[in-house]
Amino acid sequence: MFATRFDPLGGKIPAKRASKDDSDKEKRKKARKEPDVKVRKSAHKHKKEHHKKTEQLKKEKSDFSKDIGANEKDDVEKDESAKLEKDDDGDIIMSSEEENSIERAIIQTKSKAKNAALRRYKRALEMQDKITDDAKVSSENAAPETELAEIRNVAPMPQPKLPRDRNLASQVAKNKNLQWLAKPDYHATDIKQRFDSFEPKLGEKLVSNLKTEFGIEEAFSVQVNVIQSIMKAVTKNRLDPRPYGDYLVNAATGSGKTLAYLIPVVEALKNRVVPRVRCIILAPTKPLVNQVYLTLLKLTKGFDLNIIALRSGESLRIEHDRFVNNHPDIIVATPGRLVDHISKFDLDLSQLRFLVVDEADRLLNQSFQNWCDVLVGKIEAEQEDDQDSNSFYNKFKIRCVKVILSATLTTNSEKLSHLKLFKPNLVVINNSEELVHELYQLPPHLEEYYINIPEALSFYKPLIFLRFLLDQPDLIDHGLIFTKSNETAVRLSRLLQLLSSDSNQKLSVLCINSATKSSQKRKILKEFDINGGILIATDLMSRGLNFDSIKFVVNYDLPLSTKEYIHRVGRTARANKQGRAFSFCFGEGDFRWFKKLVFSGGVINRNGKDVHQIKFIRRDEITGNGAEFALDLGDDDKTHYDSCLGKLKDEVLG
Ligand SMILES: Nc1ncnc2c1ncn2[C@@H]1O[C@H](COP(=O)(O)OP(=O)(O)OP(=O)(O)O)[C@@H](O)[C@H]1O
Repeated sequence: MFATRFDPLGGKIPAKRASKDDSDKEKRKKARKEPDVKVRKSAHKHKKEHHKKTEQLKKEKSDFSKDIGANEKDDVEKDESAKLEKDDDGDIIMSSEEENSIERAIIQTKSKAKNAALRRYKRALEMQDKITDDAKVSSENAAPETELAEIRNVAPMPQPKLPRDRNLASQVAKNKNLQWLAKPDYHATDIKQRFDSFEPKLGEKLVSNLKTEFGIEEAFSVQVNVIQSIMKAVTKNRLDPRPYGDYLVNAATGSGKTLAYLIPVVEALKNRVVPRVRCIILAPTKPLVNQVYLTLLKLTKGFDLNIIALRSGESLRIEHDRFVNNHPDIIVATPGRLVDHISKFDLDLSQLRFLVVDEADRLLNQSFQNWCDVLVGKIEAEQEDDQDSNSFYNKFKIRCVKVILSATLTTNSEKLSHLKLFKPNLVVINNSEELVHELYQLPPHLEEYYINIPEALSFYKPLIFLRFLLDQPDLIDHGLIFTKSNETAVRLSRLLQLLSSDSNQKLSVLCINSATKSSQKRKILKEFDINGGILIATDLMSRGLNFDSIKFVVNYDLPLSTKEYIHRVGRTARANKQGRAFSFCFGEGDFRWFKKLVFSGGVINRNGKDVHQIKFIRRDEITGNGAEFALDLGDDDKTHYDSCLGKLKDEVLG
């Protein structure tokens, strides 16, 4: 109940706030419901204060009433008794003049009293306002507004329930537990096993294809471990529908990772009823897609499996028509092209059983239309669990297993989290069980060398490089030379041709750069593979190029990262063969960078080997101890070099 105001001249008037909005009522109701002790104490205290103030107000009110009555009465009576005479009957006797003056006096007195009353009334109103504003208490337990504000601050207003993001919740849980990254499953690099002795057994046709198409009967370490592990899970999964985990595989360049994932995929998918997309293999570049596609065609010879490569060589529509007519079981694609198809034609991925990401670190570093989120999101949406977690459908539904591979696998959990891995198994093929920040593996039969040449000679870099090659007869054949740019590659190849044209030793120089057309590239690679010579290239060729014939690699210009170093030198010593890698450092700056690249924090696992130095010396300094490269540049050499530079300049300028 609100306190009421009173009319000094009569009856009550409604309180100023009596009609204030209902929210006050609500607040008080809410406060009453609050079981908080603090609130009750405060309400009690406030009640006492309010009671005191109300009492004071009542007193004022009664004083005021008394005052009005008494003053009015006293003043009038006093004046009247002083000025009026009464008759015998007690009636007042007065003249008309007297009557008028008395009337005036009464009016004056009345107005005085009225003014005094109004002043008091005003004071009373002020007090009442104070009480109502401060307290506004109408019932026993009501809390003041300030207290309500405090309560609101500590107890948040109820919010509407947000829709639960199940993916997000499960991802948070997964990210919390990255224990698996710290516990890799290590396997030595020298493990070998015959394909026909695998457990579970591989199909006869597959083993026979490996022999006839690839000429191999024994599996490499990564194949022994990955194939058997996936095959066991697939076989078990036929009886036990519980999903098995994903795989992250870290093995050196040229260790045979391609067959390590292709063999279990083909084995698992070979018996199909209706062709549906059941495997997607992603590779970062078109040449790599081609390479995997061709390997897959050889491996599946005689199988009833349809394979398609999506690699942006033709229009999206034509490629899609081919896709529709082909009914592929396996797609090999670059991520960007696959996302193009998904967004334009909405591929059905509900039956997808394998997603393979080759060269994963490179693909995860590049967003390619946000491929990872788009693809993984689509797979999850199409293979989503039934609401009822125990439902029969959930137990026997198709689940996509992810197989992620690289020689330089990232352990960056933020990047890996985009793949939304499920119970991941980390397989590391490595001779030492040493976990480093990044998982960088070098081939076990690779030897690394560096040559530190004074910066003052950097003008003669091409000439020194040529002399270095010609100085050792086994370095003019099947060598891959990396430069930092297209321009350097083109210039160096032409300059080497000009410089060696007068030499007794003929050097065959080939060049591939980003301007080389695909058909021409294929021709050059074929020639290089068969006839040898040296091939000058950029980092474009640092990944995936697979020629067992490459005997050595030279970093003519140093790479920009350790990762690129691993992939460049990994073009040799492939498939357990021998190989050598040479890095040229011109001056202290280059040498510091080289040390950073190859020794930084023990990032690279080089199978317990060292990086050897080749000393750059003058001919008269030859000691014969250790590796040395002796060179004296005479005036003739310099003149010849200058003339070749002149010819090159003329050719360029036309
Ligand atoms: N079991 C095997 N026996 C002999 N050669 C093999 C075997 N498995 C694979 N190879 C050969 O090894 C070479 C390298 O294989 P692959 O391209 O799969 O290596 P990789 O690990 O994927 O290398 P990178 O990381 O550089 O791409 C290929 O020429 C392949 O034919």
